Amino acid sequence: MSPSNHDSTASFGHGDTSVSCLKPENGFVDSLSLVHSEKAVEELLQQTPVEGMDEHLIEFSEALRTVAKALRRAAEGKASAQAEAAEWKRRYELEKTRNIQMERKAQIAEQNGNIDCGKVKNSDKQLMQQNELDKIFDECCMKHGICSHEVLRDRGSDSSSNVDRSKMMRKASFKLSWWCKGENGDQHKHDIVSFEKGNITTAERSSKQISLKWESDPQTVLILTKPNSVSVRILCAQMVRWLKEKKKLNIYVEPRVRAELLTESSDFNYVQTWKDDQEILLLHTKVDLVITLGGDGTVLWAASMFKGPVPPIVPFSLGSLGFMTPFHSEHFKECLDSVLRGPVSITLRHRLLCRVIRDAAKNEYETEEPILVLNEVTIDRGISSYLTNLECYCDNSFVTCVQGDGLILSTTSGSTAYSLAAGGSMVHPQVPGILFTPICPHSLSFRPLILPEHVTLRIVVPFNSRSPAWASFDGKDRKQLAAGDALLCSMAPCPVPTACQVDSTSDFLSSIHDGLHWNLRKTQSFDGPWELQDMIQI
Ligand SMILES: NC(=O)c1ccc[n+]([C@@H]2O[C@H](COP(=O)([O-])OP(=O)(O)OC[C@H]3O[C@@H](n4cnc5c(N)ncnc54)[C@H](O)[C@@H]3O)[C@@H](O)[C@H]2O)c1
Ligand SMILES: Nc1ncnc2c1ncn2[C@@H]1O[C@H](COP(=O)(O)OP(=O)(O)OP(=O)(O)O)[C@@H](O)[C@H]1O
Repeated sequence: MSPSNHDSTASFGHGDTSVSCLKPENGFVDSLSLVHSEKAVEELLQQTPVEGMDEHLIEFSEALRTVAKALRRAAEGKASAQAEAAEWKRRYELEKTRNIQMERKAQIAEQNGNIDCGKVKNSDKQLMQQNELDKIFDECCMKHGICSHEVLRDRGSDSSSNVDRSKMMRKASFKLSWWCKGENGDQHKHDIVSFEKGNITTAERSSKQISLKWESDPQTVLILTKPNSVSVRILCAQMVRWLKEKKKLNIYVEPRVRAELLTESSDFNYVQTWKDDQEILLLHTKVDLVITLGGDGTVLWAASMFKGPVPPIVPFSLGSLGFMTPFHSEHFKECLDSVLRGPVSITLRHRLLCRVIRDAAKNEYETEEPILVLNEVTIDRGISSYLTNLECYCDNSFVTCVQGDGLILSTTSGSTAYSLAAGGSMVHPQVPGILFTPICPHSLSFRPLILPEHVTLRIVVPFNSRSPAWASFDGKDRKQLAAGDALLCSMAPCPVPTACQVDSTSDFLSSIHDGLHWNLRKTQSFDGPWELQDMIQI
């Protein structure tokens, strides 16, 4: 997204593009009643015999159509400007945080000289002032580029917990490094193209294997489990006991799971949980590692709990397919031992940020909460038997009009899910891109697309659509999209790090071989017909 692009679209935000300002008493109507009037006029036109048709009526109908088109363009412009504004706000916040960190770095250098991360480990943390610790960890982040440091006070108020409340809990820090063919790189290189002396060459491979190395020991794990499964329940109890007794970790589970564990034994009262959604929003600041026990759906569930940064997830397979669940539950102790020790290979799974923009919204503040998806957002015809009619734009360029059962906008992680069933390609999850896959298009030439990660897609239900469309997010939360409504979709800033059994590529290939039996065919036998020249050589 270039600044010039921003300038041009942001101007929509200053101009009053609101549909609702056009009042009926001023000779205008709002967009919805306008569509209705247009439909009414069309119906009237169809009912009226051609010879008796009033020319004024036709002119009036044409005028209405023109106004409807203009209104739609204005609504689309508004949606696009809102998306741009959100993106610039995000950048501004990032910049602000960076500046604050720089200031703190300067202050600490002045006050304490050069403090190293190692000193934090060895110092007496209880004596250290909290703000001083904050500064040191910020300093550490600045030094190492990509690492996760957060100093926490345990603000939990769960009276049933045995954890010493006065003890300060510190989120474990880790460092990510990129390596390719055994070669280690400390920083993620953003420049993938070099144009030295006028020659364009690829300087860095963009998709390298990512390795996570703990800089301090993980202290807190969150275990998320598939509901209503006896085997999952038994495994969860075993795992909780082992993590507490052998690894001395703090353990969080969902309220449902805590109740289940306590029914089994009151010994489990050290297990912590949360009371409301507000506490869920703070989980990422407390949890070092997330463990999922279930299938791919449980990984989707885990990702959906984190609206911002996501701690590394270790997914254990207790489902039927398991594309994103490479760890086997029988060996959970060895697996967790190795992950807690590190280093561990990571797949950074991209998510899509989806925003529904209602045509009926009276102003730009009236937007709905954005939704993050790890697999895909689907826009389909719901229970309607009519074709969906969806106008699709990519960064303001018209892409196409989907006429069929619907459209899937998928991440590369989701490429092996619904998108695959709709004819989309399978894509390595580390490839940054957005899959654009139609569902049962009523056109022979409509092939799926893969678009680059930096684009913003806008899917609009046009005013002439015969029925509303329905959006669903990772197969959940269905939302109706009425005529004039739009769905904006772009790559989200916070990816989902999942631990690998071997590495990103081996795990992906294993999952398509074992899960889908991809290209499984009996090998042709040696005996049988031969090419003539081969026969002569023999
Ligand atoms: N026709 C279809 O293939 C179809 C239809 C609806 C939903 N889905 C998928 O189901 C997902 C929701 O999963 P759920 O477990 O909550 O619902 P679910 O219980 O209905 O399971 C759907 C199936 O999709 C598999 N799956 C999920 N994510 C996957 C991925 N990234 N790669 C390969 N397979 C994957 C699951 O393992 C499961 O077998 C949606 O995001 C969508 O991708 C697929
Ligand atoms: N902790 C949870 N709380 C509520 N719902 C959950 C939770 N974990 C998983 N689910 C939901 O339960 C459903 C089934 O989960 P999951 O896909 O993990 O199991 P599965 O269907 O047995 O696995 P598979 O699809 O591989 O056969 C999914 O729709 C998922 O969203």
